[in-house]
Amino acid sequence: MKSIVLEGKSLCKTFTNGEVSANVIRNLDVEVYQGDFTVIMGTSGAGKSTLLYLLSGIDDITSGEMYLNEKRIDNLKENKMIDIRRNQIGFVFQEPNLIDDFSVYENIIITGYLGTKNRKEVHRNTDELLEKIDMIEHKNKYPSQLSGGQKQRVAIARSLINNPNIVFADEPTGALNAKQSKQALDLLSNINGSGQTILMVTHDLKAACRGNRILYIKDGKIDGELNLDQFMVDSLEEREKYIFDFIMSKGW
Ligand SMILES: Nc1ncnc2c1ncn2[C@@H]1O[C@H](COP(=O)(O)OP(=O)(O)OP(=O)(O)O)[C@@H](O)[C@H]1O
Repeated sequence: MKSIVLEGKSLCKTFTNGEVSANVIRNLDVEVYQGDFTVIMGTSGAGKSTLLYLLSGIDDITSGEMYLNEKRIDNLKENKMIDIRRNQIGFVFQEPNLIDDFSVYENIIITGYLGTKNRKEVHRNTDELLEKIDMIEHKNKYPSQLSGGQKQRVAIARSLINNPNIVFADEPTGALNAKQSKQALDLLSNINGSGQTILMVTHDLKAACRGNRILYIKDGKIDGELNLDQFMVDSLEEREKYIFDFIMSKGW
């Protein structure tokens, strides 16, 4: 049986602007399993990104409880949360958000320095990651000299530099063309294949079929899930068909 790496209980998130409040996440219960590639789908505005920000500790819950490796984390002091964000989780956004004045190598290494590992280890990890993302020969280039796909691969490497247990990705292929998307998704599949847990929000079926578990969010709640492991299908086309049928049945 898979262990639960991250759990949210009765999660709520309310945004308040002046006198207007919006309950975006409503009493949501969720479990994320170690080693899974979990995908969050749902209609626009359903609360997918908000949920990802809550589960990754980027944003605070309004109420509920959150557990990382069975330890409660929603009531931790900010310095402890910073430590978790730096060392136990990685985050990939739709836009790579690289620092323009830093080279590829420096963009990755700077995040490593923010973690707690020693510098030698950070340098070794950076070299390994550059190999993995096939960017060794571009390591001294600046973001303006890279394609969109290369930038996103650097952003994925940056999210991995501190060896996080969970990688969160919010529409990581949203700004990429088909070829670049495939490269970024191959990289995420590869990371997951080496045991890292991934939680990704996407609208894209081709991205979704890299996951083994699909959660469908509707009106701030989980409205259903699809476990692809049960079908034992390997081809991405077949997986895509199962996901398509599932999300259509949910009213996508
Ligand atoms: N900081 C904020 N302040 C106020 N409302 C917000 C804020 N962030 C998100 N919302 C609202 O919360 C709702 C859910 O937003 P969220 O970005 O989580 O949706 P989503 O499912 O990811 O949508 P999309 O697929 O379009 O990206 C939306 O109605 C959005 O306007």
